[in-house]
Amino acid sequence: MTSLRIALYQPDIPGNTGTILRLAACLGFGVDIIEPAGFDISDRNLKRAGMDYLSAVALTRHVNWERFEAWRATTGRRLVLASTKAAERYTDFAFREDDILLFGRESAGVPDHVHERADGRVLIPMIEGQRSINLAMSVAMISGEALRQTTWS
Ligand SMILES: C[S@@+](CC[C@H](N)C(=O)[O-])C[C@H]1O[C@@H](n2cnc3c(N)ncnc32)[C@H](O)[C@@H]1O
Repeated sequence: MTSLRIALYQPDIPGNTGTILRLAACLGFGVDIIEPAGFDISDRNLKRAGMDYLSAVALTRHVNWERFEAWRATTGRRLVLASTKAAERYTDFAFREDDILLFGRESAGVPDHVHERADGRVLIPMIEGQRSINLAMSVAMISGEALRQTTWS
């Protein structure tokens, strides 16, 4: 079990969120969804991707960014943003067991004010000219590294 959490900023695509929730159920992450999302939590594509794993996820929905930040302040947890604009490779970053790993929306990432609030910003290096990695894939890569460093080591 881990205390790491995955936070999704206003996700757009229900199948991605369902896939991430299944990953969280299997690996033991708590999940924060920062709303508004581009779909309803009862969306059938989310359910198709998450299957019966959904009932096993410790999911917290926050009505907006401000409420998420107010909640986070009570926990003292760091926010680590995954971003194509970050400079530090995720494999070089020293994760902590209680970090919250934040991922941007599929269509637009996160706004500048959210980028600035992060305590750390990490990049999955890509081949020059490529734009971004699928949200669920980037969650798998970065959360896997954070687990390896903090929980599986
Ligand atoms: C499909 S991408 C968003 C693309 C968006 N147009 C942008 O420029 O941010 C969705 C999210 O996946 C994560 N992501 C995708 N590729 C990444 C990369 N190479 N490094 C770090 N995070 C990445 C980020 O959190 C991003 O906000």
